[in-house]
Amino acid sequence: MKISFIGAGSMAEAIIAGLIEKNICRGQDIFVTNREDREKLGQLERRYGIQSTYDMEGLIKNADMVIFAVKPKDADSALQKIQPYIQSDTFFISVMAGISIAFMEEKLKVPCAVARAMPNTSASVGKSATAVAFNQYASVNQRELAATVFSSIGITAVVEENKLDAITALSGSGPAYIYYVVEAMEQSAREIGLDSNMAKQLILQTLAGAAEMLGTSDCPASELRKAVTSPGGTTEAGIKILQKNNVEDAFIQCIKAAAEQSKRLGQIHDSKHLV
Ligand SMILES: NC(=O)C1=CN([C@@H]2O[C@H](COP(=O)(O)OP(=O)(O)OC[C@H]3O[C@@H](n4cnc5c(N)ncnc54)[C@H](O)[C@@H]3O)[C@@H](O)[C@H]2O)C=CC1
Ligand SMILES: O=C(O)[C@@H]1CCC=N1
Repeated sequence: MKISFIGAGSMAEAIIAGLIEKNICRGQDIFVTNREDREKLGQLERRYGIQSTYDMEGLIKNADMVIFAVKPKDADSALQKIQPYIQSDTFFISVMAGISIAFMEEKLKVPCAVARAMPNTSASVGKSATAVAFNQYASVNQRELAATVFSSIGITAVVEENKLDAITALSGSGPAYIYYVVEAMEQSAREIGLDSNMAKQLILQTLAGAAEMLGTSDCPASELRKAVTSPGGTTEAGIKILQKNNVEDAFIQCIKAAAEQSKRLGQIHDSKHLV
């Protein structure tokens, strides 16, 4: 299977790393391009044994799947650049936040299989949570190909496109929320006099253990939390501060704001293409 990446940033690299790690593709069958950063392409070639090129025609025409991973603001110009090489058998998968399948179909002009996917950067360690929606031209084989690729870098769900703004907010952006909590835990560890390296190990194991408990226990998160929280104990003292500071509400607002932003990114592009 040959896979081409348009865009060579954080998300493209995370998927490439996962594909190579899981032996889904040989390095020689992965092609990547970016706007103009040759040094970055050289780094990716050395790191993963993949190929880089600025030959858009070869990149599109020789690929079983084209993964489009540029920022939403660059969608228009990058789509224009590749449009002349799109054929009816092209399989185009966007990982862009917010940008609708209808917008991409309009810009690609040629009726072809289009998917809108939302992975996350944990793809680089085979732990992405990916959701994907397909247009009407995606064949059974192409759907299976996408499932193979995304399942190799984590778990995959096929969804209706109208769920993708919410999923982008929840699991696309999700790793950043967890890193934010870890940053706060690391800072507090320093302030209460713990060695940074040791604190990092303790935090990591605590996260991994809690994730495994959530995945294997029959109890909901609220029950698992209760089991940690002894009346009059340390956890209760800590959680009281989170409650006083409305942290739960802040997280809910955070995810709602991210979902709104995903919608907004789509609307900006949709309104441009209606003009
Ligand atoms: N970073 C993340 O955690 C996630 C990002 N995404 C989506 O992935 C996409 C890429 O995000 P990142 O990798 O974080 O961005 P990034 O800024 O790290 O990478 C963007 C890449 O696109 C390239 N590019 C821009 N214009 C181009 C053009 N005209 N032709 C060819 N290449 C062009 C840039 O050179 C760069 O290599 C975004 O649309 C984002 O919404 C989706 C899920 C998670
Ligand atoms: O922040 C963003 O817009 C992208 C989409 C999901 C994660 N990162």
